[in-house]
Amino acid sequence: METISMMGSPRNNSKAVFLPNGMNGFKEISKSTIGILGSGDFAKCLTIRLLKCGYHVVVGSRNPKRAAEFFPHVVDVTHHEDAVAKSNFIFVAIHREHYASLWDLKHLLVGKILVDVSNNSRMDQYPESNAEYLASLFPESIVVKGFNVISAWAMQSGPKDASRQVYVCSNSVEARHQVLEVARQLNFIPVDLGTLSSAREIESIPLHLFTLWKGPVLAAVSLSILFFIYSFIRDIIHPYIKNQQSDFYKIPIEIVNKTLPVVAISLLSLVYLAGLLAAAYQIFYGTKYRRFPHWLEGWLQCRKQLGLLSFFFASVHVVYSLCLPMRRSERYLFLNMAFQQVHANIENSWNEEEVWRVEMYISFGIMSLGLLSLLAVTSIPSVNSALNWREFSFIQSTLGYVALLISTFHVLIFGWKRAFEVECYKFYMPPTFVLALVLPVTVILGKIFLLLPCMNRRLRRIRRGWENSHCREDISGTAAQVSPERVTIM
Ligand SMILES: NC(=O)C1=CN([C@@H]2O[C@H](COP(=O)(O)OP(=O)(O)OC[C@H]3O[C@@H](n4cnc5c(N)ncnc54)[C@H](OP(=O)(O)O)[C@@H]3O)[C@@H](O)[C@H]2O)C=CC1
Ligand SMILES: [Fe+3]
Repeated sequence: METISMMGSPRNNSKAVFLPNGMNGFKEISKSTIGILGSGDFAKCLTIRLLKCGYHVVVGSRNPKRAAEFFPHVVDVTHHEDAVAKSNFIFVAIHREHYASLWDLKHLLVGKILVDVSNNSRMDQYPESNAEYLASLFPESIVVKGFNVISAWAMQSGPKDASRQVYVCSNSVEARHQVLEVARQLNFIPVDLGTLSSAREIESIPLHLFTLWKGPVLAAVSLSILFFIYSFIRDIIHPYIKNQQSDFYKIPIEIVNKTLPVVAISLLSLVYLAGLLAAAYQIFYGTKYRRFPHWLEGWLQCRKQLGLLSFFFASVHVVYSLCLPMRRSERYLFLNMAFQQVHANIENSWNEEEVWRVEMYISFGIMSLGLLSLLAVTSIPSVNSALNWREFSFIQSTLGYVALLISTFHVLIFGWKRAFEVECYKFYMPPTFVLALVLPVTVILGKIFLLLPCMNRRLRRIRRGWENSHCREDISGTAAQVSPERVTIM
C-alpha cells in the first residue's frame, strides 16, 4: 500500500495559508494532497476542515469553473481526471446513484484509496452497502468507508464534543489506518470497525431515529397519560359527581404536578428494575452465559434514556412545586383559611407534626433531585470518561438506589396522611401516591432480596463465571448482552 504522497501537489506547500495542526507523526499526511470528487455541501465543508488542518485539497468536478466559486482560492478545483491524477487519497463525495459515472476514471484510480462517505435515505435501500458497491465498480482501488456519520455542518464547524466518532472500515489494514489518521488529524475520534463488511452497519448509523429513545419516551408518555387520567378522575370528576364540587381549576397545575413526580419515580424504578430482572434471570438459569430475552436486552440498553427522562420529569416537578404559592387560587385559599381561623378564634395554628412532615418532604425532594442531577451529569460521555469503572458503578448503582430510596420517602411523606383519610372511594381508587409507590417499593424490596448474603454470594459466583460455565455454548455473541451489574442510568 502506498502512503499518501506529496506528489502532484498543485502548488508549493510553503505558500499555503493553512498550516499543519502541529500533530506529531504522520507528517507526510499533514502535508499531502487530498482529492475530493464532487463539489456539493459535503465536499465544501470537508475541504474547509482539511485546509484548517493543513492539508492541500484538490477538488474534482464536472464543471470546475462553476464549482470554483464556492471554494477558497487556495483549493485546486479541476476536472475529475486531473484531481484523481494529483492525489492518491480521494474522498468520493457524490451520491451512490452517480458512482457509475466515475467509470471512465477506473484506470486512473488503480491502487488509490477511495473514501466512501455516502449515506442512503432509508434502511436496506440497496442489496449491498454503498462502499461494497463502490469496491465492486473499482476492484483495483482500495475502498474505505468512513466520515458518513459526520454531517456537513459538523464537518465545517469542527467536532466540539466527545461523541464525534468517525467509524472506519476497509479490507486493507494500511488504508484503514491512513483514514483513521486523517480522521484523528481532523480532530475526530476514529473508530476502527474492521473489514468492509461493516460498511452496512456504518451506513445504517445516521438512519437511526432516536432508536434508544423510542421505548423510554413511549413509557414516559404512557405513564403520564395513565396517571393524569387517574388523578383527573379521582380528584376532579369524583368530587364533582359526588358533591357537585367544581375543582376543574386544578387541571393545569395540581393534576399535572401530581403526574410529574409519579412518572419520574416510576421511570427511575424502571432503570433499576431492568438490572434486577437480569440478575433474577441469571440466578434462575445459574449462568451468565445465556442470552437475555430480546425485550430485556433492549430494556437494559435504554436505561440511560429512562434515567434522563426521569431527571427531566423530576426537574419540571420541582419548578411546578416552586410556583405553587404564586397561584391566585392558593392566595384565596390562604385568605379563607386565615379568616376561618380568626372566626374560630384560634390564635396559633402551629401543628408540630405537619411542620415536620413538610420539612422532611421538602428536604427529601431536594436531596433526590441533587442525586438525580449527579446521575445525569455522570452519564455525559466526557464526564463519564473521567471516572474509572468503580467510581462510575458507585455513582450509577449505589447512589442511584439511594436516590430511589429518598424519592420513595419523599412521595411517602407527602401522602402518608391521606392514606389514613377515610373516604368512601378510597378502596376502589387509592390515592395517586399509592400507585406511585408500587414500582419503587418493588425495586427496593428486590434489591434487598438480592443483597441477602446467600443470594449475593450466588450472584457473584455466577458473574465471575464460576457456576455452570458449561453453559458457555449458549452465549452466541455475549457482547450485545449488557452486564446487569452495570445498573446505571448511563
Ligand atoms: N451533506 C451532508 O451533510 C452529508 C453528505 N454525505 C454524503 O456525501 C455525499 C455528497 O453529499 P452532498 O455534498 O450533500 O451532496 P450534493 O448533492 O450537495 O453534491 C453532490 C455532488 O456530486 C456531484 N454530482 C452530482 N451528480 C453527479 C453525476 N451524475 N455524476 C458525477 N457527479 C455528480 C456534484 O458535483 P459536480 O457538479 O461538481 O460534479 C454535486 O455537487 C453523498 O454521498 C452523501 O450521502 C455524508 C454525510 C453528510
Ligand atoms: Fe414532590
